[in-house]
Amino acid sequence: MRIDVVTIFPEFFDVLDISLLGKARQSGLLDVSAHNLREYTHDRHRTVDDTPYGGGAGMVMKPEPWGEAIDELLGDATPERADASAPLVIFPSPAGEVFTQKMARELAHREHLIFGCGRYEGIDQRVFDHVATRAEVRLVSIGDYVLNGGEVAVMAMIEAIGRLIPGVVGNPESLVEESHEDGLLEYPSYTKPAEWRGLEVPPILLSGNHKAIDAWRREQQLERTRRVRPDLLRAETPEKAETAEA
Ligand SMILES: Nc1cc(-c2ccc3ccn(Cc4ccc(CN5CCCC5)cc4)c3c2)n[nH]1
Repeated sequence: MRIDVVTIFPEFFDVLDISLLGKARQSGLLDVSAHNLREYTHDRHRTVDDTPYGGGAGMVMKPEPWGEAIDELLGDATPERADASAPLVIFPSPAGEVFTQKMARELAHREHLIFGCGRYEGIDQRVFDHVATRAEVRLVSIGDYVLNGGEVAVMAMIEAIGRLIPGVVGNPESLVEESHEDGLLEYPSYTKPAEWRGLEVPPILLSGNHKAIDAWRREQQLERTRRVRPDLLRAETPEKAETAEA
């Protein structure tokens, strides 16, 4: 998968050279490049923002630099050739659809993602409207709180998507049994020692009875999800809610 990120803080993404994603990049599974939006300005001050039409606090990002940056990254992509290799352009936004594990799984199959990191009070709307005539565009929120820009959101999405790409995470098994993979929260985990500061590991986990252990873990997931995230049980698959009520 190729990932391009447009930002006024390209050095922000240097951290991707370390950790899990660092290895994936070396192995060629994941190719992440950060591009400085200011490289697409032509004035002496490399201006990327200006005051908002209609007034209001703060500054808005100018459309021209964004247009040139995304033109370069889209190359000759056109909607007519929309297939798995077609680039998807994602702009983090507080007004976007919420990023979920389901979306991460879907995006892990795409061949080319382009992320546009806004700053200030956001990007001129015409950028989204124009790019949408050339490629699929999505505004995506990582949660109901306001960040100072898109970079942290893009970092979170790259990690959530990147770890789902086959070969990136050492033990693919670990991707199946994690929170939100089955729409429920994860069960509690334990490791040695069997007793720590007077706290014991649930005996079932030491029993070796894997059928009983799986049942116990499923019940723990349902109980934790009912308690912490009842909204997940009202989600799309009725059978989940059914087992939750059982
Ligand atoms: N999940 C999530 C994503 C983000 C996010 C993503 C991109 C940008 C780019 C700039 N900002 C800061 C920022 C500050 C103020 C407003 C609200 N203003 C009110 C009137 C016009 C706008 C919006 C945006 C971002 C924030 N935050 N949270």
